[in-house]
Amino acid sequence: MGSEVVKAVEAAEDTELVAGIDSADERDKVLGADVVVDFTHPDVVMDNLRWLVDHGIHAVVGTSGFDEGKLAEVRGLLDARPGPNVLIAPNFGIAAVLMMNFAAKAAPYFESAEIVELHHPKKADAPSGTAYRTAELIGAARAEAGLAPAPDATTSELPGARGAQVAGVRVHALRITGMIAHQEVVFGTHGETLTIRHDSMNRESFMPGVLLGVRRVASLPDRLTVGLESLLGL
Ligand SMILES: NC(=O)C1=CN([C@@H]2O[C@H](COP(=O)(O)OP(=O)(O)OC[C@H]3O[C@@H](n4cnc5c(N)ncnc54)[C@H](OP(=O)(O)O)[C@@H]3O)[C@@H](O)[C@H]2O)C=CC1
Ligand SMILES: O=C(O)C1=N[C@H](C(=O)O)C[C@H](O)C1
Repeated sequence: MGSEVVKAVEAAEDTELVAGIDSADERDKVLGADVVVDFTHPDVVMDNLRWLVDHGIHAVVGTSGFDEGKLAEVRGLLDARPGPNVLIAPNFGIAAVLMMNFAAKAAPYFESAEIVELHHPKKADAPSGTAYRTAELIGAARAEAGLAPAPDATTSELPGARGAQVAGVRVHALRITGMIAHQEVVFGTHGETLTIRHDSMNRESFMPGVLLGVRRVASLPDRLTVGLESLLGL
């Protein structure tokens, strides 16, 4: 993702690349940049963010693994240092953002909802940040609609067979050679099912969303913005 961002920033007419860095590089190389884009690893992203906020640099973050606990930590960092904004997007694909939005809209109408995410086998985290966020959105929509837990008669189960539970929604993670990033949200009610599927065919697909974030992060109304939805008017 880092290499794609470098290409996209260099190709765009209104952005200029200051530096692209890997784990072995000094962070000081990015000093002077207005915005830093972080696609690294869930284990190191908080440390990078702490450094960026301390140095007053706006951050656009694609790295996955942001649960409520980590987001609260980011809010704490921002409260302690006026100035920079942080945009964290579980998925920069515009179609992926729409898929999450459509899933949240559909959720109140279905008794059952489960998520299947499919990724390349080099992915470090499971479930994906996108699946996690989709489950949270569906869970919140179900709760607001007063839905009961989805029916499930399972009494005997190999651990993991029914996936992980996020906000009461089952999430199943597949790691398949040849795939990039894909997700199906499967809804069901009596006599009808609805499947919403999103596919990222390549890593370039995330770049329009990343550039949108880079252009807008400094002027966002909140210090911390989660998701691209508000930037897309959703
Ligand atoms: N939000 C979105 O739309 C998307 C999010 N992602 C997420 O982005 C993250 C990265 O994915 P991907 O690019 O595939 O992963 P890769 O493993 O291919 O790349 C990670 C990069 O981060 C670098 N890195 C690791 N630690 C640091 C550090 N402390 N400082 C600077 N650089 C560091 C690595 O450098 P080195 O090579 O030296 O180890 C490597 O270049 C994942 O969490 C993934 O889930 C991915 C795609 C889309
Ligand atoms: O690691 C990936 O590849 C991706 N990670 C993000 C996630 O965890 O949701 C976004 C996209 O699915 C690609």
